Amino acid sequence: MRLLDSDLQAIQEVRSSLAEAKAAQKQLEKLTQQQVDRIIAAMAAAAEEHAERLGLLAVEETGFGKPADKKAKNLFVARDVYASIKEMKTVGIIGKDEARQIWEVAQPVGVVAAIVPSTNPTSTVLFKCMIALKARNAIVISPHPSALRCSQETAKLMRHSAEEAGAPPGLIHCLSVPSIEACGELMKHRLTDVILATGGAGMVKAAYSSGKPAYGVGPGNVPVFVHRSADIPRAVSRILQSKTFDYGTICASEQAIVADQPIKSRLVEELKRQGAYLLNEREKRQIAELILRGNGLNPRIVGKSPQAIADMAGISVPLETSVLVAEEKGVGLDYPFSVEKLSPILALYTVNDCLEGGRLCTELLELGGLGHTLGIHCGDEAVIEAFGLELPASRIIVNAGTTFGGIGATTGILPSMTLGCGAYGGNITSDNIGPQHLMNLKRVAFGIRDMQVEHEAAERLARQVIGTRQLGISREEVLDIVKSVLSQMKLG
Ligand SMILES: CC(=O)SCCNC(=O)CCNC(=O)[C@H](O)C(C)(C)COP(=O)(O)OP(=O)(O)OC[C@H]1O[C@@H](n2cnc3c(N)ncnc32)[C@H](O)[C@@H]1OP(=O)(O)O
Ligand SMILES: NC(=O)C1=CN([C@@H]2O[C@H](COP(=O)(O)OP(=O)(O)OC[C@H]3O[C@@H](n4cnc5c(N)ncnc54)[C@H](O)[C@@H]3O)[C@@H](O)[C@H]2O)C=CC1
Repeated sequence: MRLLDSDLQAIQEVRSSLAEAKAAQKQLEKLTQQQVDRIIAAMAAAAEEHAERLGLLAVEETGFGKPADKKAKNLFVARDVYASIKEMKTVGIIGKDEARQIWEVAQPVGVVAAIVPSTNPTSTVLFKCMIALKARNAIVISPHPSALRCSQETAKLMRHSAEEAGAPPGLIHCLSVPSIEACGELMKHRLTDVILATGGAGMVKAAYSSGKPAYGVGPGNVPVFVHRSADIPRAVSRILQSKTFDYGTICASEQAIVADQPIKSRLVEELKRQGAYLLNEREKRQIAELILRGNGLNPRIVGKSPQAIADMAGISVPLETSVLVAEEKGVGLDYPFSVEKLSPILALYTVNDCLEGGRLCTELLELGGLGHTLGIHCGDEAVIEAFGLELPASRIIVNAGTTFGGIGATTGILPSMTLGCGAYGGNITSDNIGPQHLMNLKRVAFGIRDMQVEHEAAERLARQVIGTRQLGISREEVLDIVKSVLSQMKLG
């Protein structure tokens, strides 16, 4: 394979960024907790101040989503993520377990290689910079080519605010020439210590194949089961609010409603009443043709309004339409509504009971979101428990929108823009990622008990007894007697 000049230039940039980042990280490592916390506070404040501007840039450049919601995602990082990591100890001895006599010492991993999705190109950069530096790491970001400028601008803001607050220069880099080769070089280079990769399945595979420790977190295809015991108006309002947020670009947003038969017609009425548009068979076919491009998702519909998508398909929908809904029966690439759509389009399935519901949700997760997120609207705790125990999702969000629930904005889950899919999804963790994943814990462990070497002690005693030659019994019998005496002494 021959590389173009621009590729060589990109690879050179990766190497120089990593070298600078490595040197700066060595300096950062020497700062106190107070100094690190001051830097993170400054980064959060800058993120808050520029949330709107960066959100707008992201929409202008990628054409995905809504400015107000991109701003909200940036604010979520600046406020919620910041609040959750603010008090976290990440320097020196961060815990002393008196009972077990263990001290835990925080050790940064070094340089983080961060891969960022095109769907959250500013919020994920803010997020990864903050959690990397909080754990005293440097970071080199590989942006998506369609979000190059806004990701770069965000990284620049993070770098300036960190440096102004006392961070060593050169801790944060964002590549200016995105190329698959450069991204590969970044992931494999000896100066990279850990990969933090957020995106689709292909990229996650590339991250895990690099030979470096990697947190690769993959795509979602979130089903939401609405049980007969659910509060229907409330469930519908939560689902629609969640699904319309940023025109459906969050990986945890609902992709399919799985309705329990007895409440199906009430659910449909409520969906219509609250602004969803139910596609007829002809309209459904027209939209279906738009969803896939080859075997992948068509970027033209990603993060677009329902009206724009309807326009593309040559149909017209009311101005107030918030989501396009199509009744679907099958699951797989032959049924385009069943895939992750990253847009305000929902599939609607009907099942006879929760057993069938659980099976269908599993099929949908298996199609493209294994281990990611599942929603359930239900008033029956036994059903919730069964879904929690049996379904292959790392986050089971109950009576809340999955977009906000999954990222930890409306649930008690750790606020994060990077959601692990566990072994189900081929990921190393099912956690929401935070600074704790970007540091190693060293353990200083004191001796607290003597090793019991009963067998050896018994052998020794038995040998002594046999040595006196005054007993008419075998060596084995003597050994048993000694062992039993020793164990009784221990019990006493
Ligand atoms: C079938 C299903 O289940 S689909 C549901 C699962 N969902 C997914 O997997 C979503 C994954 N992501 C995507 O499909 C897409 O990124 C979308 C639809 C969100 C956006 O699509 P696009 O804007 O066209 O971006 P995409 O990532 O496909 O890349 C566009 C081009 O940039 C290239 N590119 C991607 N990353 C880089 C990079 N770091 N450096 C250089 N080039 C890159 C791609 O190779 C592609 O080139 P090509 O057009 O020559 O093939
Ligand atoms: N689990 C999670 O926390 C999240 C998952 N996602 C998922 O991400 C997807 C949307 O994001 P996209 O930008 O479309 O994903 P994508 O996988 O196309 O791109 C993600 C990043 O990887 C890079 N990349 C792509 N292919 C690569 C390869 N072969 N080698 C090296 N780098 C490569 C891209 O340039 C980009 O920076 C959705 O499927 C969504 O569910 C998005 C956000 C959060």
